[in-house]
Amino acid sequence: MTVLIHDNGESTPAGSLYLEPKTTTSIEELKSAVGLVIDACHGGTCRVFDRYGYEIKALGALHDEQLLFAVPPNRHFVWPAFEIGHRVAVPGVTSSLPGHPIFLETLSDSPRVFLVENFLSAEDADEVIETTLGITAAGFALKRSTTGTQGAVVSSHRTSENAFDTTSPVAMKLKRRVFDLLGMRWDGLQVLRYNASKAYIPHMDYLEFDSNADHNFDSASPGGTNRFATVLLYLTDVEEGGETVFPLGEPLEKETRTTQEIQAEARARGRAADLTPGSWEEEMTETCISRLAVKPQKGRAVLFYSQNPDGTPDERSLHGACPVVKGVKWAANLWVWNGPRFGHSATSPAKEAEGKIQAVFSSAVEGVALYWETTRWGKMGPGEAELKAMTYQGHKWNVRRDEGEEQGAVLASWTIEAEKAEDGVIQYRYEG
Ligand SMILES: O=C(O)CCC(=O)C(=O)O
Ligand SMILES: [Fe+2]
Repeated sequence: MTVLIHDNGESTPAGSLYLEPKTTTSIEELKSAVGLVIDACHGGTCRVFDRYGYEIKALGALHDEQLLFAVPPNRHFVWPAFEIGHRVAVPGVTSSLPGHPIFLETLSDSPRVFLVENFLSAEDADEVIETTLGITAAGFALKRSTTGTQGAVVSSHRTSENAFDTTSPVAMKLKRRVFDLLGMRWDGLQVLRYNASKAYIPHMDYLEFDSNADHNFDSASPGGTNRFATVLLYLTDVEEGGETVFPLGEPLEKETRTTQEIQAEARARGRAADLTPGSWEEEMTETCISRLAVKPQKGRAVLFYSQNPDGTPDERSLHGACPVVKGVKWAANLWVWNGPRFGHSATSPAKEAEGKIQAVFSSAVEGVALYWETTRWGKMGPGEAELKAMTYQGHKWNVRRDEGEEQGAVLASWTIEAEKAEDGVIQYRYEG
């Protein structure tokens, strides 16, 4: 039997494996074999998923020509885009309409954007709005939206209102469903209202690395977490405007109009009528009708990723909310993180921040690799670039043999000691 091995989130295989039923007898052997195809899975460290996001737990479930997706340790399964218009019924996630599955339809592969159909029923959408209007607690009730991580800042670049629904049964149900769709953790359900002309300037949901000293937002580093994906639920239809726009995404129908034609169409549709001339909202209207834009439709959702599968920020995930022209737009945001928002393992964020250190690793010896605990970090040797990582007091890094019979054997271990850092940087060199 032959299986095709894909890197996490990739639409084309990195290689294939022939599995001999007699010799490949355990999942561990499958994982080791995957490690031969995918560098980041060296030594069998990756989990293996099918194309629907289910982890392969038994070899009996495999079939010939099956696509397998290798997910490195500390990373999450990312839906592959395949091609624009590709539709997949998501198994195992409850939809709003019994008998009608949730469909993911690929809108763009970079940025990685999917339309989610049948995500919530009209009743669910109405209930979220009703519940939101009834929230009175300070800090949760509907009020002008803010931006930033260092305390809330009212910004002229985000003119909607929002509320947080952290407790209602319908919010819990929808959060669980998003969790099922992605298999991860979430922020609260942020409910948004955009009245006429209200909008949100194009931005990234990913938070800046240095936006808050108490948290490691570098999601590609050990223990670092940040917003990973966003599922935006549309709670109402909007007559005109209010699209979620991805300025770096290709529109589904290739744009052939000239700038003048686009501007004329914007005027004809009343797009900029209520907007201040020269404002960012007015400037945005052109992007809204010429780039990848998802029209709000009650019961639908849009899923997009803010991180690449390796945890680095995807700068192409830039998006915004187009000014509402006619009607009121209600939507709800779920920001999903790649790991806990507040702290991780047993240590508090404040404690973590104290020991936050940049480490630089190198080796005078060939044929070795650096590991964080059991996570492969990269190859080291005289001909290789230094490896850098944001790490913390007490983290353990290992040098392992990377070839030959003793592959995987630990040759040296370093435990990060904050007092050895100079200006926040520690150098480690393996001399053999
Ligand atoms: O309302 C929208 O379409 C987008 C909202 C958004 O990007 C956000 O709240 O982060
Ligand atoms: Fe956003």
